[in-house]
Amino acid sequence: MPRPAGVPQRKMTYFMPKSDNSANEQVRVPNVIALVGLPARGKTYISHKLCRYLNWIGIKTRAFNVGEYRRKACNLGEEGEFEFFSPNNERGQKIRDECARLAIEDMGRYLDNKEGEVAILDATNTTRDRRKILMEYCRKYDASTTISCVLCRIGL
Ligand SMILES: Nc1ncnc2c1ncn2[C@@H]1O[C@H](COP(=O)(O)OP(=O)(O)O)[C@@H](O)[C@H]1O
Ligand SMILES: O=P(O)(O)OC[C@H]1O[C@@](CO)(OP(=O)(O)O)[C@@H](O)[C@@H]1O
Repeated sequence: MPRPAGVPQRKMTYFMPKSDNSANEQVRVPNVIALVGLPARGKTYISHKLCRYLNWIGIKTRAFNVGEYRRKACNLGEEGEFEFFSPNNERGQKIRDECARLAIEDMGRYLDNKEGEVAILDATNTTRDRRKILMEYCRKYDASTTISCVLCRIGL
């Protein structure tokens, strides 16, 4: 189907480690973009914008918001918002890690099944441990997966 005028063309290549024409590639797929930032810094806002833009130029993209998994798993009204997010709260930490694991696994399946080309992981991802787990998962899914971390601004 012809593209509407003004829609940028893209050249996309499934990443091959020995490829020597990578200079022409716009996007290497599968590709994971992990957002990093404290709550309310605009991660979800950026992930929606990015998702919409990438889909518009023809790159199948989906955002995976860990907060959505967390909202299904527990009620902050009952847990207590401050207490839940305290790094000293073992139960809260366990639920958050489990939600992140579920989101990362869904993301991996989405890329593995070639449902999409780019996945955006929208979570705080503020700890080194979390980012290490994410990197390990990405390597497991496909060694060519790349991670781009966006540091969100401290003040809006
Ligand atoms: N660039 C921006 N300009 C104006 N408002 C913004 C911008 N980025 C985020 N916001 C607003 O700030 C609030 C928090 O953003 P959100 O994306 O939900 O943060 P996070 O995902 O980091 O928790 C939302 O109400 C959102 O609409
Ligand atoms: O587990 P981490 O990485 O902290 O990220 C998930 C958390 O981020 C939050 C807050 O930023 O997501 P959301 O913005 O979608 O509400 C929490 O709701 C959610 O539990």
